Amino acid sequence: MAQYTIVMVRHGESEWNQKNLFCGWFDAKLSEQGQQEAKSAGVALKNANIKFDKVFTSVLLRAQMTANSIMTELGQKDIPVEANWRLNERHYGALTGLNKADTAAKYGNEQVAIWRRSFDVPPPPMEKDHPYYDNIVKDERYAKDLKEEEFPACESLKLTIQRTLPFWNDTIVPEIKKGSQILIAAHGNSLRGIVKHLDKMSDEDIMGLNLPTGIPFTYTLDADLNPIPGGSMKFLGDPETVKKAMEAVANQGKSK
Ligand SMILES: O=C(O)[C@H](O)COP(=O)(O)O
Repeated sequence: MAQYTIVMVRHGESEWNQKNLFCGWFDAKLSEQGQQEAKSAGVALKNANIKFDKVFTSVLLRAQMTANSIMTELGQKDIPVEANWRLNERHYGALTGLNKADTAAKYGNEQVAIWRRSFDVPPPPMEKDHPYYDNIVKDERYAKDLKEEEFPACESLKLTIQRTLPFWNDTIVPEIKKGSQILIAAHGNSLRGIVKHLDKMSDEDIMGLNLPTGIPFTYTLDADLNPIPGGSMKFLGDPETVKKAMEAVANQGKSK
């Protein structure tokens, strides 16, 4: 019975995570701490004797820098890396660039929790006059894949899953079934979408999942790519550290 173990990791802390700003498709770099987290992720994977045949990541620097740092630590800088917008963070629309705690103070913790973690309620859309509209839509890296009118203006998790899953099914799954050991270095919400799919989580249950930055986790899947018993979301990190990091992510969206 074929079994596949895949590794996923949310990028290390970004400069906008550090400032507690809604980031989405804005291309924030890793903070100093995020670079350290990415290096530590590589060390954890090396200590677990895990090597990769292929890396999948997003268009965004924070994910690519994380993948690069991990592969450097593993001495695997030369393996193929495939970057695709379908693994990007969810698009945070008009919230992009706003401070999460200030937004909660203005609209309430509950409203921000709905915008951040609900399944099918998107944030308000990013209009053409938004300070970051041109920065995102005119980014040459999307030119071959997205026309201006095809860019999301905002994304719920449901909308994020709708554009991530085709990439998972059409590109990542065949690689897994070939027997390739793969790493997916992506984002809190694109990974929540893949996790929801793999674990067949309910729309309610996924609300409670917050992924920490920079701590890899594994899924061990059967021949049908269903998690084997006990094979879901096993972090390569101290359980207490992981728990605290998840709580910290949840609390980013609360007013001070
Ligand atoms: O895009 C962002 O703001 C973060 O990377 C993810 O944000 P969230 O944890 O608020 O969804």
